[in-house]
Amino acid sequence: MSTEVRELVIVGSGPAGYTAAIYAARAQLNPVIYEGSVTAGGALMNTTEVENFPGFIDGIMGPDLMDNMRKQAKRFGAELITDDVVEMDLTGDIKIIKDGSGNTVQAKAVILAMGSAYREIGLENEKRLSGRGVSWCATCDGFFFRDQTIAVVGGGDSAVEEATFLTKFASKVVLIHRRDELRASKIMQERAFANPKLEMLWDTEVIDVLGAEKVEALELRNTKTGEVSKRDFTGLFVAIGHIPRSELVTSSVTLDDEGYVKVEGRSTRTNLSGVFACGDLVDHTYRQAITAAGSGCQAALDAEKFLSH
Ligand SMILES: Cc1cc2nc3c(=O)[nH]c(=O)nc-3n(C[C@H](O)[C@H](O)[C@H](O)COP(=O)(O)OP(=O)(O)OC[C@H]3O[C@@H](n4cnc5c(N)ncnc54)[C@H](O)[C@@H]3O)c2cc1C
Repeated sequence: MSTEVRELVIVGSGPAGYTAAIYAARAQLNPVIYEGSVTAGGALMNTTEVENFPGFIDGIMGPDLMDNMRKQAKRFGAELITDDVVEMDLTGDIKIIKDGSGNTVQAKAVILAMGSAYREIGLENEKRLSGRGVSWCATCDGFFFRDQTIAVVGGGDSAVEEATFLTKFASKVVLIHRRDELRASKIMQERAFANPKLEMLWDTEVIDVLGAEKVEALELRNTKTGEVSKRDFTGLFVAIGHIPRSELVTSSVTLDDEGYVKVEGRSTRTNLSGVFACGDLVDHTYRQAITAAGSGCQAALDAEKFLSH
């Protein structure tokens, strides 16, 4: 077991964490970044091509983009630890961070960049066909479904918003909802129902995703009658919400009703002095690699300012 005192610890290794590490390392803060033991590199490690990250004319594979960010952080001297943070005491002037190997790091400032997880339906084939027709991000992947018939699962504002957005590309979008009314706001529903490319499938749940190499069809069940049917689709967008990974800080950092970390105004400052938060852990709205990276930069600049006083 070792104990060290550092200027800055960053928890999380997606675009937000690595960008914070690049900026902090270049500012001579000698940051330690905990990458996590399972998915170092964050959400983009599970993707294929990223076409919308600026600077890559022909796109870049998600894992390659993250590997570049990782190497860039290392190049400027960030210390990378491929382990999970399992406990944090963030309330005092010196923050105490414990990892899964039993080591403790003490730091004057901490940047939280643990991201959020997309809520899954929970089907085996949903996972298997992820990136091969199953997606959780319309903004990211809608472009790949031009002139296709696709399904969106969900009933809240974001499901309706994603379904409406996808009609720009797809020839038909079927919004599948397990009840007979939507939770989405009235105005959004009115807009959606007026869209000729959008069809509602009420009282229906997806019970399987069919296809050997890519999505070919969905197995559906009527939630009222129990009747099972099959319908052809080449894409499935799952829009049933996100789970911010804020469980380690619930008792100390102020969270909103959905568990996202609250920050002050346009800064990355949390309610605790010396604790900053960025990326999808904070972001309800945009959830993109570039916005996560942007807020990672802000967090490093906010931390640098805090540490220089
Ligand atoms: C399938 C898919 C496709 C996408 N495609 C695109 C796209 O084309 N373009 C785009 O701009 N965006 C895309 N996105 C969205 C983008 O990936 C996210 O917005 C972005 O990764 C968020 O970055 P982040 O750094 O906030 O969090 P994340 O990328 O989620 O990274 C958080 C990291 O923190 C780690 N972590 C969590 N808890 C701990 C802990 N206790 N200790 C240590 N580490 C921890 C996690 O393991 C993870 O590695 C896609 C997302 C998905 C899921």
